[in-house]
Amino acid sequence: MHKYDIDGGFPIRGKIKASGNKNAALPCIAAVILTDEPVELDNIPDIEDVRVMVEILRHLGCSVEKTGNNSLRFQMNDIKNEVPESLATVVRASILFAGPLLARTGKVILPPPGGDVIGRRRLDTHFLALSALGGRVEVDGQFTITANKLKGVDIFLDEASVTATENAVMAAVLAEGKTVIQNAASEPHVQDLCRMLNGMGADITGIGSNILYINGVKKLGSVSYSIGADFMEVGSYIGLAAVTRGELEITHSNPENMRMCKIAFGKLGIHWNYENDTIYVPPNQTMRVSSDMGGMIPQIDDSPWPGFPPDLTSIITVVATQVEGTVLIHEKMFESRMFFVDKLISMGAGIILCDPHRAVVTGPRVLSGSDLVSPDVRAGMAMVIAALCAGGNSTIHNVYQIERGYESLVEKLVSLGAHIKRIQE
Ligand SMILES: CC(=O)N[C@H]1[C@@H](OP(=O)(O)OP(=O)(O)OC[C@H]2O[C@@H](n3ccc(=O)[nH]c3=O)[C@H](O)[C@@H]2O)O[C@H](CO)[C@@H](O)[C@@H]1O
Ligand SMILES: C=C(OP(=O)(O)O)C(=O)O
Repeated sequence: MHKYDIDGGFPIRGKIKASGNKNAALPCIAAVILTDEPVELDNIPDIEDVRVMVEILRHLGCSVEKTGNNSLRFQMNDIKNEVPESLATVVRASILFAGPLLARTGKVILPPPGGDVIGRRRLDTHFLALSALGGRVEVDGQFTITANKLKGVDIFLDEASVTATENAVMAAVLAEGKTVIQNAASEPHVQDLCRMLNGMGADITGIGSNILYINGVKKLGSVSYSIGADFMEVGSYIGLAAVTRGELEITHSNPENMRMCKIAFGKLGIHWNYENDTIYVPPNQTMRVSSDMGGMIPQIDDSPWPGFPPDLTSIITVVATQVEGTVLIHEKMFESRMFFVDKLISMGAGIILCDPHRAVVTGPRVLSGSDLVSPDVRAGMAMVIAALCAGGNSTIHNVYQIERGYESLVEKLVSLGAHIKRIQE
């Protein structure tokens, strides 16, 4: 176990490269199951969740070779269909082995997944989709899903679930006939998965929209695919630069995925420019809330893509504590993500948690260093941001629940002038 020791109050300055998107790497790793030919994935972040998913793949009969810092080469051999509980329960993404294993072997035995404890994390939509394609789901502490043959069908998801869409796509690409997935999620990571699968010979259209059309094929082949930037990481560093009054360049950042973030951060007076794949965050921004028409208090609320990403809600909440004015932060998608704000309040933040979903934030408030424990990936990163803009010293424990989702976090922060050390607990 490690902790961070942080001295706040220093502006971050410099240039970093955005890492590959955690939530694209995870489904793309699961998709390796769908072929017995070699697969190469590039721009894969070296984070704990990726390591766990690779370990599960190895248990399922895949040889995995590290061909570069962020490149992996996969070769499925004698496929197995039972996911080890010790690994499955560590990551949310273990659920993503359901679709591909069902498609390849007709059976999958899968313990319940882990992941951030930010709400119930329902799985009903996954089973709605896999049942529609011909799967039979038995739940007895673990999930046993079987199918004689998967057949294409018109599926209407009860919610635009990211991983349920990904499972449905991975099952449908080898199903017999045509599948239509309506009310599909369309996040950049869903798009990355679909493009990787098409590179393997799948036939998916409607990518980036909420209706996916899939013509099943008999077999998928090899592919070499590079995933996009992690827009959660990019948004986190933009927020950090703003609240420390620093300036930042982020290369390989896929700025086109930041359009709703630009609107949301813009409501707080935080702006950036970009040229090609590099984002430039200027220093000393006048961070002031832009009222809605008539001087009304604005809100920043998350929703399925292309809405504001829920994984940046914790980040923009801590950023709002440093902005002049009042804003409502509305976390519509998760039941218990927002409870971490009590830690920010203890540091001096001007926040009222109205209910589990809504926090009114007024600023700017000077934060004081504190002793903190990271409850989940994004709240943990929000605590890092709070500590780096606070006066004095802070300690953050349980940093595993940050490094799950942020590659080389301490190295990147130190390179930007942050005073942070990673210490054995
Ligand atoms: C490994 C991975 O990829 N994890 C991501 C994935 O989790 P995951 O796929 O588990 O999240 P889902 O998209 O299924 O749902 C997220 C939450 O939003 C709710 N919901 C979802 C869709 C909708 O139309 N209405 C609605 O209320 C769900 O009930 C749930 O509470 O997507 C989430 C939402 O982007 C992200 O926070 C997670 O980081
Ligand atoms: C919620 C997240 O991850 P997971 O779904 O893997 O728990 C996240 O990346 O913010």
